[in-house]
Amino acid sequence: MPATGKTKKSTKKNAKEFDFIVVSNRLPVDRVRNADGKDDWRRSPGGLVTALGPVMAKSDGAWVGWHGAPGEKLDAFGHENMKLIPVELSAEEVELYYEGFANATLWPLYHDVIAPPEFHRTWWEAYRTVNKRFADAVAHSAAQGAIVWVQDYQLQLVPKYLREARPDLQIGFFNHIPFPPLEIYAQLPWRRALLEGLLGADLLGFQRPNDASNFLRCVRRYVNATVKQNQITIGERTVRAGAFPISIDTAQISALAATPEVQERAKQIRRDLGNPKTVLLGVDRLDYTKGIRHRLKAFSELLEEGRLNVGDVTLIQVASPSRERVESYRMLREEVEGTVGRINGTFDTIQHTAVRYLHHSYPLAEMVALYLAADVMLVTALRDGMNLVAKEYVATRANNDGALVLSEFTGAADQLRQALLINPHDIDGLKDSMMAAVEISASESARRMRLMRRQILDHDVERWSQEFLSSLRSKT
Ligand SMILES: O=P(O)(O)OC[C@H]1O[C@H](O[C@H]2O[C@H](CO)[C@@H](O)[C@H](O)[C@H]2O)[C@H](O)[C@@H](O)[C@@H]1O
Ligand SMILES: O=c1ccn([C@@H]2O[C@H](COP(=O)(O)OP(=O)(O)O)[C@@H](O)[C@H]2O)c(=O)[nH]1
Repeated sequence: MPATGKTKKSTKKNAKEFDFIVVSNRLPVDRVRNADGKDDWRRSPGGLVTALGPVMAKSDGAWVGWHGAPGEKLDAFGHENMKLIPVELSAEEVELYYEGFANATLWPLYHDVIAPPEFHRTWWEAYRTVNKRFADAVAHSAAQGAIVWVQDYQLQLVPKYLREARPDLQIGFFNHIPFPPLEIYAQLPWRRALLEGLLGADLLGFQRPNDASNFLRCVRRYVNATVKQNQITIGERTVRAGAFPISIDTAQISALAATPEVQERAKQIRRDLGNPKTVLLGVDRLDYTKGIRHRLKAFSELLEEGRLNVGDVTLIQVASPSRERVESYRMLREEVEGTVGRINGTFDTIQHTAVRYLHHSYPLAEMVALYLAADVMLVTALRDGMNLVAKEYVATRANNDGALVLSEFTGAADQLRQALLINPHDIDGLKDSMMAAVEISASESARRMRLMRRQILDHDVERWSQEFLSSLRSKT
């Protein structure tokens, strides 16, 4: 999906029409105001949209979600083969539900409390109100017996509200981020209510087996239900929980990587950098979970120690804008940009830069060109549900070249076992792995890449959605 795309005002859908509905906080496109004051659409940030876009483009269903503009009410519309049903959020709800409860309470709590979570009762109230609204929008559009697939931590109460309104529906839920261990989850004042919200679903999917077992342990502790292996019995109902690691549209990425335009663009990127021997690449939303500071520290020490030299090596760091009104994200931006400034000030020459820092969000074709241009991909997240960037990089390496340095704290590390796996907190270990990646032999890189490519060619996002949905339908 391009950054902007063809959107048509479509006829209003009849109520209760759709047999398949996906519901997520975000729609795949955000409503934005152009420089000339006109309304436009832009691709929404993040991996959830990357993964579900291709699934929904091939399906006949509808996608219910927020369109990114506070206080604007919109009718259902069509966009690139998808039927989108917008849910309205007021400016206050964006602040309390999205920036507050979703991204300053749940996000840090579910990501190993890397930042301290905040607990505010007004945020929780807004979360409940907004979850009810999403559930109502789905209840209004779903056909009798329809399948509804609820996505992610922003909507954990939707399964319960939906089951109360529409017991005829089959409800699945997929959590894109980690589910925390009991000892951390226990901090949440509304821990029981959230679990009960999730248990409105028939099937709960998580990225890693560990996330599923963390969840089951929390249910055992806080809910009056019987838990046996992956099955929870609650009253008359059975709810199942399991791991369904998400993936990418491997064929789409491989096809883009094979186009002459994208390949030429990759060469151009290297030329524009002065043709360094080695290009290192990091691509992340500017989020404290992604370990950008750890990566910069390791890179800067390698330059300082003379193990790497500007002129031979450049690090491209794409840090795409994210949740910019949340305080911890503002602070992170200042810190990262200060660090990049210091590194470049110290090590740049007139001809060469140490870090090419890009605070932008690029369309997919440009992402693929960047992956092709990079000899080494750096994924150093402190905690990440999956990390699709790691899989996308592998998908572009048709020649089996390149090296992936990958944090063991990502979901992707479960599948990409032949990456150079690192603990980002261990800066010396990270530095050694970065050097190993820079110096890797062609035969060693081909051996690793071949095995990783086999994994993601076999396990693409279509297979992920089919496995989840057939498990939901089969009720076993
Ligand atoms: O919607 P935003 O607040 O702008 O955030 C963007 C998305 O970030 C998160 O993505 C996650 O989903 C990816 C695909 O499963 C996964 O690879 C990654 O590890 C997750 O962090 C978030 O979960 C989404 O809801 C957001 O839309
Ligand atoms: O400028 C950018 C930066 C990132 N992405 C995409 O955003 C997604 C990031 O997903 P990931 O799972 O790695 O992390 P998330 O942002 O969801 O936490 C990937 O598909 C990237 O290709 C993009 O399209 N343009």
